[in-house]
Amino acid sequence: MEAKNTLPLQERFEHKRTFHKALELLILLLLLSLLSYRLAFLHLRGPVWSIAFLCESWFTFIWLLNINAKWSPAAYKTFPNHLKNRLEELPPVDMFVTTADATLEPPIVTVNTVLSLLAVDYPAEKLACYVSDDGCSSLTFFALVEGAKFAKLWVPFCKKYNVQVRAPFVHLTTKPDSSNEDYLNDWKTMKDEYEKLDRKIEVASKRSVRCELNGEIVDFSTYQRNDHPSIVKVILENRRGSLDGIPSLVYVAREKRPKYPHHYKAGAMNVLARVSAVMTNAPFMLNVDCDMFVNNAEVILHAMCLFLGFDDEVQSGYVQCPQHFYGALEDDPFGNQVVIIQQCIGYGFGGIQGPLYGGTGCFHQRKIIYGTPPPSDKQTNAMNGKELQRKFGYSSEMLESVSRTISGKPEKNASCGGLSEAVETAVRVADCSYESNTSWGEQMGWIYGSTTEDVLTGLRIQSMGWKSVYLSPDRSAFLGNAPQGGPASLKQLKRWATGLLEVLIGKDSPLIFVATKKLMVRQCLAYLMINVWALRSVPELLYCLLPPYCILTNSSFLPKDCPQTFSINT
Ligand SMILES: O=c1ccn([C@@H]2O[C@H](COP(=O)(O)OP(=O)(O)O[C@H]3O[C@H](CO)[C@@H](O)[C@H](O)[C@H]3O)[C@@H](O)[C@H]2O)c(=O)[nH]1
Ligand SMILES: [Mn+2]
Repeated sequence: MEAKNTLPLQERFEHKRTFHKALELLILLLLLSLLSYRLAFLHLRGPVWSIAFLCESWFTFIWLLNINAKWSPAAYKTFPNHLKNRLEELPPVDMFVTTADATLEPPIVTVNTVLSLLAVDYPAEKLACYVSDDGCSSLTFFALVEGAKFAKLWVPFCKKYNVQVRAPFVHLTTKPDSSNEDYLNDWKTMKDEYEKLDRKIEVASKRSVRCELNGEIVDFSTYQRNDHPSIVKVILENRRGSLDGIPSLVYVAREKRPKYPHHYKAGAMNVLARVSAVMTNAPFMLNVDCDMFVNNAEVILHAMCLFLGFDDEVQSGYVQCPQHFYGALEDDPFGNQVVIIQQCIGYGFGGIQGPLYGGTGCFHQRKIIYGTPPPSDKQTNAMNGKELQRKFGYSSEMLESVSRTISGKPEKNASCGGLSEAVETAVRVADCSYESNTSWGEQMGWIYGSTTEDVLTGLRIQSMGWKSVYLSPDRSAFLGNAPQGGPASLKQLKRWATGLLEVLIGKDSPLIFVATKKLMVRQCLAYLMINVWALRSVPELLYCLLPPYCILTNSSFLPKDCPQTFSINT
């Protein structure tokens, strides 16, 4: 993957931060002075003093982690224009969208995300979009089938007028500021068609939905959300460019049975990895949550600048875009725009071993998801048929596809025919028993065992020695939907904090990986800062309780009355 004799595709920027570094060290010095002062009087003061000392020691430790994480931020500038005359060299990309609940995640939102993906600036015959529906909802399926019909108008419209935000609900709700008559007429037609689509989905949501696809009546009415066989439906098929600029679109509802654990989103992602392996088997994968649309139509070109633009492949194990949100509340009162994490910590990680995998807006190399170590790793990973089967499961089509991916052979659809011919195999690899006694979710794929499966999965990849890159083009790559209200935000934050703690104390902890694998020491410390998030609540709460406690008991935990105490006691 070298970029020889070509224009550069990326350029690294390191921020000096001299002033900030000096300030951070000064604060550290002050914290250490405070601690030594406390320590000097520890034997003279009561338990309140000791508790304050313990809390402040913890805060100093967190501050050290903070300094480490932010010390040497790095970012990359990407040059997608330099790829535009190399379009035929560009690798295929499989795009994954996950949705789980048609009530909480309205299908029109998912459809907008899918449309924004189908319309990106990238050769359409190299793209396929797979939607995983963990809700097994006939409404979501219906919405996608109708959305696909709209895509045949929408995608050419976006490309003709070089529309920047290709989620229709964004582009069609702001009155266009243009004097181009053709554009204004087409815009009006698109708006009418989109409103029809929206209404159709709205009407369908009030009745049980049966849907027609390629002459076949598709009916989910006998299925229950958590008890149904695998469903794989090819909604659009770009057979050698036959669709004229529109990528393929596949609907997937993996098999669910009450007796089998489904591993939430990580389980859904592993099914998508397998289904796409036997259908299109692109060497790169992009995954987005259903409520996160493409905001920068060149995003895949930007990502390719980072995958193809380094001489050393190890630099870009995965490419993560920061999570940005739309419709934010003013001043972000609940902190769910996660601004600090994105802007300070994200770039900080970027200067060490690379950003965390954030679960959405991320590009992966398929072979790395399959557990392939970096090229510099002497350990060979040639596996015989038996080992392959033990690791990846029994499907021979799957194993053939995995072998091609791991050996780096030119990608070719695992199904030599079209997507439709591969549906039967795809259904099998989406069965809930497929993973039994395999390595899925353990040593490869999306890793099970934490509600923040993303962090766990990224950590495993970095522990093999891969680095990752932050992709932050001037125009945000994706825009998502953050919870608006207090309770929803609290629920999300609690889930993240719990998940991160699970990672810390689990068998794939950064503390273990730093000692036994190739996770860098500074990267481990950076992970620690995130992973101890839930634990921070204890000293923070205790410290907050100290002032009221001191007022009630007429004591003090502040150093200012120490000289007095000192003189009384000496
Ligand atoms: O059983 C499940 C549960 C969730 N999802 C999907 O997973 C995504 C994220 O779930 P959500 O409930 O929206 O979680 P958030 O907290 O908003 O998501 C953030 O945090 C998650 C855990 O760290 C990451 O996986 C996400 O990518 C990241 O956006 C959504 O598309 C869901 O549809 C599934 O497919 N199956
Ligand atoms: Mn979400």
